[in-house]
Amino acid sequence: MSEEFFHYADLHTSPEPPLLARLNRETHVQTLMPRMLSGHAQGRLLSMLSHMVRPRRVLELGTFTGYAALCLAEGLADGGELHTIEFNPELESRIRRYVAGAGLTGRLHLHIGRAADIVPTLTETWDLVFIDADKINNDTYYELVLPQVRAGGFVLIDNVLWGGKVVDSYPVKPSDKDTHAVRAFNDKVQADLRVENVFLPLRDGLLLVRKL
Ligand SMILES: C[S@@+](CC[C@H](N)C(=O)[O-])C[C@H]1O[C@@H](n2cnc3c(N)ncnc32)[C@H](O)[C@@H]1O
Repeated sequence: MSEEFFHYADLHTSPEPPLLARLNRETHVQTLMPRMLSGHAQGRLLSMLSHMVRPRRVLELGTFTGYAALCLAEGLADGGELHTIEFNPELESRIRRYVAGAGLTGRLHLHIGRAADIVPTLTETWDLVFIDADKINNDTYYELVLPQVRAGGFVLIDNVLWGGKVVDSYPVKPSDKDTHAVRAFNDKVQADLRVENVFLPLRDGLLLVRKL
């Protein structure tokens, strides 16, 4: 799809709340890889999905500056809580500042460390999980979280298009481990009888999975 179509989609998607617009701008000005942030249209989709599910417990792997966490928190049920895990400690103070700005301190729990170490320490049953950390480990995270997701709960996986490198016509090099991992993971979910899945070619691709 052309950039023009994406722009049109943004123009016909509800605007970002002011706090998120500020975080989006700050992320672009002050971080090295601002493209990692979910952004306007995907952020509104995450918020919309969260409002549909009304989750009591949400888990995010890969917080970055906290943009998607704040979007997902918008649909939390009364008494609902969100846990998010980020590996890079340099991001912590900004995340906490925006969580406080959103009035979510106490309901949005930030864990600094490796997702594979922290997920097993969380003894919640998840209604909604967003996997958006190091893509080479998508399958590890999926297998870690799926037993903790309630039947009928959801797992969302970001960047499943991987810049378009997942399609057969792309000449992927044997050394490109990330692309091989994303391809293998997408194929695995497609064959996974434990779930239903929908592949949305939005932005860099978002895979929606429902545990049966
Ligand atoms: C794509 S960004 C997340 C974007 C964020 N979810 C959003 O939509 O705004 C990926 C983040 O995962 C973090 N990350 C990478 N490896 C990780 C790991 N093993 N455990 C936890 N976080 C990790 C990176 O530091 C980075 O901030």
